[in-house]
Amino acid sequence: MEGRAAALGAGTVLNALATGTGAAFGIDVETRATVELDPAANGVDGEIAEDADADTDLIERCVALATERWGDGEGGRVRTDSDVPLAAGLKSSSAAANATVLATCDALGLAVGDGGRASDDAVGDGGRASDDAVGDGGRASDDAVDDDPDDPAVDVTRLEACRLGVRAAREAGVTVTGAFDDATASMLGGVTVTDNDADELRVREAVDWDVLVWTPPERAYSADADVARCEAVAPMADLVADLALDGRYGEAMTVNGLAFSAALGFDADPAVEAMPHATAVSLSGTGPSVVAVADPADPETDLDAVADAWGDRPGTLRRTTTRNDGAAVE
Ligand SMILES: Nc1ncnc2c1ncn2[C@@H]1O[C@H](COP(=O)(O)OP(=O)(O)OP(=O)(O)O)[C@@H](O)[C@H]1O
Ligand SMILES: O=C(O)C1=C[C@@H](O)[C@@H](O)[C@H](O)C1
Repeated sequence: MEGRAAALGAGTVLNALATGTGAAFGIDVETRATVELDPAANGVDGEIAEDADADTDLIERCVALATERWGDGEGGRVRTDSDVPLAAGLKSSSAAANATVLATCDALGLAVGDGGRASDDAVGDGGRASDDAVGDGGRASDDAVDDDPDDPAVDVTRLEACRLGVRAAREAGVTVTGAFDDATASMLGGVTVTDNDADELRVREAVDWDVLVWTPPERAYSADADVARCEAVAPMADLVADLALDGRYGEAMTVNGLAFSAALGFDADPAVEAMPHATAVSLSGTGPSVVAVADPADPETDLDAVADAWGDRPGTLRRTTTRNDGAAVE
């Protein structure tokens, strides 16, 4: 009983630590999980390929919760290998949890979602699931954006799998709000806007951007973030949420970056340097990575110029793109 899956890293549009409302977008950086289930095993053993000393509690809980929910409580082994740097603001925990839950479903022989990756058509009304599209008093329902839960060929929808990973993240103590924003961006791709207090998806929309990521050498664990300082910028977070719910993701992201860099004590210089050349730029998650994006249709944008401006800083620069297909069984 072996299963494999991959899930996306993501960048931030709105950090949810101030108000519980968050927004993120999937990028083309993956975490892969391999799960071997053994009905005779006592518990789950986890391994993280890049870091033998990293905490494996999250992925072990993901397997245990998934077999409890959809299997017979099997134990076994889980191994992740990842292009998403751990605790760098690029949603490594969400990617690891999503990949592990899907790999466990695969090992159990369950059909996930639409048999793999949803196309834009499968996730709503031509890309943007708006409140109006479902008319339920202000929230896009899961049905409007998820794989069809009534499809007899689907055993587990990706949103169900995503919510289980968020539960594991809360139990493992690696998140402040549950990070349903990051988890949905990693699982569904595109940009998502969520209510993390209720684990509700408000908007999901495809987005096509070129992406430049600067990751400094230091690490910042979300669980250690100064939540009171984030709550102090709540009025700015409300403004960012309004922009994001209006589909003005770029402006939302840049305002978010300035507010949360200040709240969390990160230098805003990289953002200021990028602004003349980028559609948007922000501190991602609880840092330390900074993500700049460029709309390829906008001739004013130039991520090479941003890379030049950031080039002398310590750490790594990565060029990538947004992804709209999300996580999948492999
Ligand atoms: N590849 C991985 N395999 C297994 N567990 C992982 C992996 N990457 C991250 N984790 C788990 O997630 C924890 C880090 O979570 P944290 O939220 O601090 O980082 P992040 O998700 O990258 O940050 P942010 O939310 O700011 O983007 C690690 O301590 C580990 O338990
Ligand atoms: O741990 C959390 O709850 C979060 C961490 C960061 O990634 C934030 O960007 C996210 O909105 C919420």
